[in-house]
Amino acid sequence: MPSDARQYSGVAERGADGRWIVSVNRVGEPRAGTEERTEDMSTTFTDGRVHDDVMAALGHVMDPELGRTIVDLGMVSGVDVARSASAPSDPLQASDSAPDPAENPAQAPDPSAPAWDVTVHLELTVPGCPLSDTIRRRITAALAGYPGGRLNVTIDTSTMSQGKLEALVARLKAERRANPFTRADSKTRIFAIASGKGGVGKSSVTANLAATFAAMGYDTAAIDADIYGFSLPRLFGITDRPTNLNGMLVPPEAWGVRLMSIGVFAGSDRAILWRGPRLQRSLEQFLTDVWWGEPDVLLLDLAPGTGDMTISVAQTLPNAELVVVTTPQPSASEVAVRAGLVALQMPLQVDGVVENMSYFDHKGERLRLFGEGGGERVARTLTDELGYDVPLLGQLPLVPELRETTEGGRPAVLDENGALADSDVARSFESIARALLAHEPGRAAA
Ligand SMILES: Nc1ncnc2c1ncn2[C@@H]1O[C@H](COP(=O)(O)OP(=O)(O)OP(=O)(O)O)[C@@H](O)[C@H]1O
Repeated sequence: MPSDARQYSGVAERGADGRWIVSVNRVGEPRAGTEERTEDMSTTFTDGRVHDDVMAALGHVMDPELGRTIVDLGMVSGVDVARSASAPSDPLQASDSAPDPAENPAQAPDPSAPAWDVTVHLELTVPGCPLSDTIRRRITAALAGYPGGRLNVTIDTSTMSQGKLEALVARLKAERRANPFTRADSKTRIFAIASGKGGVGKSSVTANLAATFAAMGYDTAAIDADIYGFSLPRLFGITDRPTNLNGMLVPPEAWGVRLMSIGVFAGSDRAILWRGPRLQRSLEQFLTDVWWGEPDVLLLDLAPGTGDMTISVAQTLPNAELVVVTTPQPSASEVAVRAGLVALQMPLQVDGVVENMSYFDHKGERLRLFGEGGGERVARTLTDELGYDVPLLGQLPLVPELRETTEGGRPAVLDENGALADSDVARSFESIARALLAHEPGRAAA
């Protein structure tokens, strides 16, 4: 191996997304447009600098439940850094089969680079936190590829003291104020999924649409506002209860969607006979007693019809946008129009109509088992009555897999890895999701 093969100079900076940006030049062969630096990295990276770099990297590690960084939440109580006694500084350890650093500088093992023993003192908010493995993995990933040398990372895990936890929850509650979604600066798009009657697939559409947004990379939350006929926990395969952080509930998450439903509480199988103010209070509690962070998208699965819950939503979340689900036959589309017309009395905008079970694909032939035209009819009537364009956003096929997979705890639009499946139904949902995001909110009020 040529003796100069591993003489590189480098500049390492933390990018805005938390990843390392490393510019490396081979000494004596500067590339056009890059500055040649010959400093010895082992002296540039001191204990203090490594400590600061590690803290900066941890400042990008998100707590999976609270959606804040672990540094911001006070979960990193300290970082110890020391030169490792076992630093592999012998260049002879390098072999010819080692990757060429010039080809991939960020992953280049530099045998002359020092190693550092780094201990991250991590304090979990609750003992035995089920997500501690995820946090540990995120920490390890954030510290991988450090340009100043090899980091031997140990994560020392303990639980936050009661006093510190109380102070944290008090801080989060104060920040969250009453209803985080009505703040003028809220970036969350709220889509309330409505239908005129039961059984048209409103909950299936909500679950699959939420999973689609999450798979597209949007921070997604969902509320089962169908208090009497909740079904989202089953459709997401959620059996976990919310985490109770000193009276603040952290919703369980599945398939990238944070979900709140009466169904995630014990004793939820008992009949609920709430009406009026009590019902509205339940929605308010879902919004104010739950830590949602700041999702990009919040979906609400409304009860069928034009009942109390729709009124509650309109009062509690005046910036919600309505999506009406119908099937093609007149018996469904007529009542679906009524569900959309609540927007005449409430400050709700109707974004569009989704027609479900539109056709069954039989060997390439589209069989219209439930007739046709329902979605178009609802969209046209709502456009006429509301005085603004209410488009037909999509027509979804009748697919047995949608029932089987979704009822089995995985939204049918996802493959086993949680990515969008390569299927017509997934593509239809993606197109509906894109159309909703492209739709400008606030038009109804104009
Ligand atoms: N496109 C579809 N293809 C096949 N099955 C579907 C489709 N959409 C919904 N289903 C099935 O139809 C049934 C009713 O769907 P879902 O529960 O989503 O309707 P809903 O309108 O929310 O009803 P409710 O308000 O009464 O809960 C479920 O078994 C569901 O799996």
